[in-house]
Amino acid sequence: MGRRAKNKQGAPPPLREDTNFTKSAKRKAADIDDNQGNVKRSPKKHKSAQAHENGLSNGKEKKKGNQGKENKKGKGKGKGKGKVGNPDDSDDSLGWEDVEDDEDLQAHAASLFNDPADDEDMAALDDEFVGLEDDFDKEIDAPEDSEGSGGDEEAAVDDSSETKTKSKTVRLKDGIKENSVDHADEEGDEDEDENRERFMLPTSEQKEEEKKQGGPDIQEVQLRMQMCAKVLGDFKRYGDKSRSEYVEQLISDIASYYGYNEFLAEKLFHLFPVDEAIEFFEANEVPRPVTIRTNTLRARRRDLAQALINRGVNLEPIGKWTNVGLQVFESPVPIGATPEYLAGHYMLQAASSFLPVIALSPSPNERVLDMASAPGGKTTYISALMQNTGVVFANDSNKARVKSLSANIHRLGCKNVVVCSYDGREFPKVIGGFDRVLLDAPCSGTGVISKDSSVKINKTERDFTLLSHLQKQLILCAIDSVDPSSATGGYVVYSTCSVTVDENEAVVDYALKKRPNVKLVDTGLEFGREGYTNYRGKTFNAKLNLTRRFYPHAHNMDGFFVAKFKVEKKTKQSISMAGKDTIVEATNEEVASGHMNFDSDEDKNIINEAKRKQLKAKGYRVQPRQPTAAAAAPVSRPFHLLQRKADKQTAVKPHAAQIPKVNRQQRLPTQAPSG
Ligand SMILES: C[S@@+](CC[C@H](N)C(=O)[O-])C[C@H]1O[C@@H](n2cnc3c(N)ncnc32)[C@H](O)[C@@H]1O
Repeated sequence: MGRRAKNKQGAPPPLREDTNFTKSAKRKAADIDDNQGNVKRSPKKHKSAQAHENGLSNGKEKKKGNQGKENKKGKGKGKGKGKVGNPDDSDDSLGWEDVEDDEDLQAHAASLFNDPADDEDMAALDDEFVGLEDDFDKEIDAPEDSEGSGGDEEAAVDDSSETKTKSKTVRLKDGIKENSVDHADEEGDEDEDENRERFMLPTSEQKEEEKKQGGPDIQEVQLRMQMCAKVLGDFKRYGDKSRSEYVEQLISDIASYYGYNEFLAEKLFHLFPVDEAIEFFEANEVPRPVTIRTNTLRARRRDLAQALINRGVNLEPIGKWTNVGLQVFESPVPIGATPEYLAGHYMLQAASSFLPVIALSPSPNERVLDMASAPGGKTTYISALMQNTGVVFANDSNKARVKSLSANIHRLGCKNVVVCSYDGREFPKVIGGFDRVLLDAPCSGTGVISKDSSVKINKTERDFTLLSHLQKQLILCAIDSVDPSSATGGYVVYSTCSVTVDENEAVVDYALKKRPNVKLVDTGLEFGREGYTNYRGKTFNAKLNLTRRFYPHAHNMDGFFVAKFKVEKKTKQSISMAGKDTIVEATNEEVASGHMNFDSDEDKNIINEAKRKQLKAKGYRVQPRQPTAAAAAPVSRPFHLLQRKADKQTAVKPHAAQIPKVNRQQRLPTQAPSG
């Protein structure tokens, strides 16, 4: 094997569209309470305890793959010690561990797929692979290895054996014949039919039994998932129960297999067609490529690449869509502590995190607001694109995170940045009139599960309600902070590292409704999928197709969403459609309880009220308020306050035609009658 290939870490798939992750036979376990009283399995425990339970050795577990077949051609990188740290971007830092030593790297490299360009090496690797495959077979019934389960190296080997896992046979239970799981498609229809005929959804008694035994057998679950997916893929032909029963079973199995709570598994499952959903869940088990962004304030990409190559770093440009990104395959030195890093020549930054800034496209000498900016991956990129001119207000409400933001700004030599720490909802009161605003909103992180797997079990429905509400408030403030008369800009970019519709399309759609003076424009991003215009019975603004979605399984980058708005001057029409004071602010109690209403009836009243106020302010005569259901409802307010409110409401410019004629005798006495 050539030296380069030997030292080269399994290259992650190139950052291009439509990278196919095929389903792998990965097993998960470890008991985790999913907050709903159910016990789920997580990958860690599975690798030790579950393997033991099933009489499988760690060796076998180690060799289980979790990436697509493509990885054999030099793709894929395990969560191994040969990973590079990301001290810059704590959001993006999880899973970016430092390379510890050469030995680890070599062990790691030996276990991974090597340079596809080198045929000789590939052939040698294939041989090695066959050997591993034999070992795998032997280890199936071997006793559990006492060490090393769940370690980083284990994960590294994980990836290397992907192709092997793909071709493994899985022993099906209860006398069903051995079936090559991943080659099922290649076998004749007859075989498939035979298996499908025998596939039965578990009865409720069987499910009860499974629960009693601490969850279903993992191979059973795996098989069931495949079968459910196939039945759902051609339901007319294979379905013999209702579609929803198969869907329900599949979601439940996905949740236990990949270690999600059922609520989140279902939420994510519905984003995709069945087969693709499984690819998505599978891709969340695989770390994304390690990428860095050249800080053009301090270095040129070519010089930086050369300097790092001289240190033994194996890297390549990410792709044509970025001229500052580099993908790091392997590094003998911690990539977060090289002299170049310390001198601010680059930022460790996930590729997806470049996208909102590319969409924002700031120009020199502009005024830009980065509303939720810590730890500064995007701020420092904005600053660099502005060539240290103009001004970037880098805001974040979290004071602790502002420290790392400041540190990054200093290290990268950004001199045009003002750091501040306000709740984003205080803008534009704090300061407004920006040429561009980036709102990289706080979100659930469902796009970065491969970095933070805690998301799998710690997100509940209430979290999504609260987040979506906060995002809606922030986006209106972001829009209102833009100067619509900006000569060079007038744009807002909204992004999240989440893939849920509540946090993306629903937020953008809300902003379009509330601010008729903004419209969606092309993000300028060369790839990514169109945002939803319809989703599960909800219809969004047709222009939502201009927004972009990015997925781990499709683009080999973190799940991300990007929308770009152009803010235009308010016209009379837009003012009358929605006044500035139509922001629906949740009370603290509402936020705390999670019961916030964004129902359109309520919004309609607020909009009507705003219209009235605006017309009145312009001296127009306005019709008296129509009593609404809300107004008619009893209010538990002290009488004197009600009185005052009523006074206020009727304190309009008197106009003869509006003042009802009141018979003096009908008026209540203001003083007790004397005598
Ligand atoms: C997705 S992270 C931002 C990452 C950052 N843009 C970057 O590229 O490094 C979201 C940030 O929003 C901040 N945040 C949460 N609520 C906020 C609020 N109400 N106002 C401003 N910032 C907020 C969090 O502290 C967090 O740093």
